[in-house]
Amino acid sequence: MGLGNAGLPLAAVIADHGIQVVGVDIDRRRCDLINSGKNPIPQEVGLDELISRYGGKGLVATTEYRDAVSCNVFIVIVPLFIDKNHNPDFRTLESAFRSLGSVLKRGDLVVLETTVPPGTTEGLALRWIEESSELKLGQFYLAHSPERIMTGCSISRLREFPKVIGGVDERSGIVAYDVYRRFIPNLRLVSSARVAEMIKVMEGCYRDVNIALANELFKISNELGIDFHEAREHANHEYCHIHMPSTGVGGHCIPVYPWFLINEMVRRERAEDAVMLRTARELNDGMIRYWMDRIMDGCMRIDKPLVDIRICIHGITYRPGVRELHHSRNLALAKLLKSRGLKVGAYDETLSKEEVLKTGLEWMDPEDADVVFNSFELSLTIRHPRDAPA
Ligand SMILES: NC(=O)c1ccc[n+]([C@@H]2O[C@H](COP(=O)([O-])OP(=O)(O)OC[C@H]3O[C@@H](n4cnc5c(N)ncnc54)[C@H](O)[C@@H]3O)[C@@H](O)[C@H]2O)c1
Ligand SMILES: CC(=O)N[C@@H]1[C@@H](OP(=O)(O)OP(=O)(O)OC[C@H]2O[C@@H](n3ccc(=O)[nH]c3=O)[C@H](O)[C@@H]2O)O[C@H](CO)[C@@H](O)[C@@H]1O
Repeated sequence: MGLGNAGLPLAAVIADHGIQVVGVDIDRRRCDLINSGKNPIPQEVGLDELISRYGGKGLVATTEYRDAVSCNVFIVIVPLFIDKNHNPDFRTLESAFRSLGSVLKRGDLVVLETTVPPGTTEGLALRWIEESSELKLGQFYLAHSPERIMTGCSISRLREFPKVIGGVDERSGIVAYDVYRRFIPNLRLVSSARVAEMIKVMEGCYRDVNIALANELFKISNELGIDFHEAREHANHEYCHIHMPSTGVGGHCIPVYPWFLINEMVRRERAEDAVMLRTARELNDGMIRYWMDRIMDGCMRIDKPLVDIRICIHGITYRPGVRELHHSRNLALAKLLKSRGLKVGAYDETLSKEEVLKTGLEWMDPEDADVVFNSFELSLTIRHPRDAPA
């Protein structure tokens, strides 16, 4: 259920293990493409080959849940959106679970792969299935196995990276483990669905907090006149891994997952027990103000009125090489500068001029700019500064 960036590679890998797959997705165009052997995610290495081999054959895509009625295993990987207060909007998940409940039979297994707040599978998912299927847990099995892919290398991740699975009860865990073992080579059974959910959320929190630490150490190093990268290189060893500084943390995943825990602790009136997670979130999101100040400092070195200086943000996707703008802090930085009345444009190797214009920013060739901020290298180029040596 869900043939998106995460669901389609998984479906293709399962088909590649000789298992017949029915993929349900509400997007008819996507289903048609897949059934004609065309890969809707060409940037996913190795997927072209699998879709051309199995699309419409070992992997049949459909918009109708009833076409999956003969299946015994149902894997749900539809998105979980977050509202402006960082609370999950469960409507898509609920709709998918209620639809699959209507085709579920005794003995079937359901596995949720979407990253969710710990407790969701045994709570909401179980309730939605029981209400829509009229079956009770025990007559079907339910587990959680978080998707741990990384856009661009999902196929190799599914084949190599450790994957975890946990049931809402012991039997569900064992049944799910036995099924997943057939197509996931590096699989570990954990004690519950709740633990499996926490593993994925924890991973996101770890990265967010560590990136915040790197960002803070970077700012302090700059203030002290120390080369951060040289210090980092020698600080890192088996027990120390300082991450890379940035304009902040973007994408669908890492900026979202800490909020699952922060908000839960607020609900429990224990906000003080999630203070590091909140600080990391705020620090990372606040990095665009730090970079705005650095860019403004650069502008001050040019002999032109501030409003006439052409500033180019080189790299606006959320991470290098990925054509995705979701929660991109690089894009947010460009928009922040623009909101201050500055002449800001953007350039990105992975985006066409039209795609840049769609973001609401001017397209600007870095060669035509007075100030270029490379947001992936964190380098600032100032053309013709007044303090340049003659
Ligand atoms: N993409 C990643 O890198 C990644 C990595 C790890 C985890 N995940 C998890 O996977 C989830 C899904 O992410 P994605 O990147 O695949 O999203 P996506 O937007 O690429 O794809 C979601 C798909 O679900 C379909 N869909 C929506 N509602 C549906 C319904 N009721 N029934 C059937 N299909 C439906 C959409 O049409 C779409 O094709 C995320 O919320 C996240 O928890 C994603
Ligand atoms: C490494 C990995 O397996 N990650 C995955 C991640 O994928 P992702 O696409 O979100 O990419 P990341 O590389 O994690 O980057 C996120 C943001 O952090 C910035 N960043 C990164 C490293 C650093 O040292 N300093 C930084 O500042 C970077 O620029 C970008 O904006 O989420 C998926 C969904 O859950 C997971 O499968 C999985 O954890």
